Parts: sequence; C-alpha cells; structure tokens
Amino acid sequence: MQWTLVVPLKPLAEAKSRLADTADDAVRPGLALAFAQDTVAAALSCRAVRDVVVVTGDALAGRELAALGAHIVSDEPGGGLNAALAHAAVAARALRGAGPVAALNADLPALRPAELARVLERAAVFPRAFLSDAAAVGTTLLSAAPDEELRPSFGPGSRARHRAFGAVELHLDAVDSVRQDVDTGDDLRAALALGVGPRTTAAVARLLIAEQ
Ligand SMILES: Nc1nc2c(ncn2[C@@H]2O[C@H](COP(=O)(O)OP(=O)(O)OP(=O)(O)O)[C@@H](O)[C@H]2O)c(=O)[nH]1
Ligand SMILES: C=C(OP(=O)(O)O)C(=O)O
Repeated sequence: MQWTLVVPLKPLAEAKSRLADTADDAVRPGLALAFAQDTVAAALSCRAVRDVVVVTGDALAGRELAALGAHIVSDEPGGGLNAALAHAAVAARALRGAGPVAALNADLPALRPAELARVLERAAVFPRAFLSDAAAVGTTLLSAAPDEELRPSFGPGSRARHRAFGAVELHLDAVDSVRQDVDTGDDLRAALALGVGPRTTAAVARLLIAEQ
C-alpha cells in the first residue's frame, strides 16, 4: 500500500518553544527547519510512501521542503494544528484519490525510512491507527485507511485521546526513530544517540559553535 503523509509545521519563529533553554531565539527556527527537512527527506525515501504533503504557513519552510520534493498546502489561518491536518488530509486525497493517509510530526530528525515502512505496513491493517511518542504520552503518527476520515486530535496527551476516539494503538519493536520526537533538550540528546539526519547534524554543530 502506498501512503500519502501529511506533515504539519507551524511558523518557524514560533516552533520548538520547549527547546528555549537548549537553543535561543536566534537558532531555534533553523533547528526546527532542520528537523522538518530530515523528517521529510526520510519520509520521501520510504518504500511505503508515495507523497509527502507539508501543511504550513511558513513561506521559507515551504520553499525548502518543496525543494526536497514535498507538496505544500497553506495553513488554515487561526485554525491550529488539528484543523491544519484535517484540511491537508482532504487536500492530499484531492491530489491522489481516496488512498491511505497518515499524519506524521515534523520533529523526527532521527527518522529511518525502513522503520517508517514497518509502521505503515502494520497501520494498513486497521481503519485508523496511531503510534505513541517516545514518552508514551503523545502521538507521532496517526493513520486513516482509504475512505476513513483522519480525525486528528493532536496536542498534549494525544495518545489517550486517539485511543479513546477509536484509533488502534500500534505496538511494534524497534521503531524508535518513528517515536523519537524532539520537544526538549533531553529529547534532542535521545535523537542524537539514535543518529539524526544531515541537516540536524549541521544545525546542532552550528549551535555548539555559537555557544563557544
Ligand atoms: N500547520 C500547522 N502545524 C502546526 C500548528 N501547530 C503545531 N504544528 C506542528 O505540529 C507539530 C506538533 O506541534 P507542537 O508540539 O504544538 O509545537 P512544536 O513547535 O513542535 O513545539 P512547542 O513550541 O515546544 O510546543 C509540530 O510539527 C508543529 O510544527 C499549526 O497551527 N499549523
Ligand atoms: C502534538 C503532539 O506532539 P508534541 O509532543 O510535539 O506536543 C502530540 O503528541 O500530539
């Protein structure tokens, strides 16, 4: 089964506020963009993925991610994350017909294409399914089979909500790279230990040089 992934990204100047004690205002937007670039590049290399649709109101991020091969959909002004995802899932199906769609967070800089493929192959068995984040509190991926609505309920504590709203939780070994989102300095260290993509490696190197 070939998936269309929907990746949400808020304006870079507002992104990754919980990383403020690790990366200051001058470097955080670049770090957020690097996470998104490594996430999208890995997703586009995944054998189970046909298209990546990024939903964002950020013009620079849109240009950079389009250059990698993503389709860009404009954010719904003022609607927030779940409205953006629902809108982009409809746009994704307009692009590709009523195929399977999955929302994937933009902050997975250690994402490995083979692990993502295993998650999507398992998700394909269910009408709606999700993968919890490394902290087992949030969600990194929510899927909907062809003809199913995505019904995203991302945000703090989303694991419990996605389960309560009828999505099946996926339990898979050795898919850490799909679960390791980066919200805090500890998350960034955990992602670096897994091995991040080249843009995040470069952005972290710039961060370390700036600190000297
Ligand atoms: N398009 C779009 N994406 C959003 C919006 N809000 C959040 N996102 C994205 O959704 C994912 C999870 O968002 P959050 O955890 O709220 O934000 P974050 O920038 O990752 O981190 P914090 O600022 O620390 O909360 C990230 O990929 C965000 O960029 C929105 O209103 N529109
Ligand atoms: C939006 C989510 O991610 P984060 O951990 O970045 O808040 C979520 O888990 O639903």
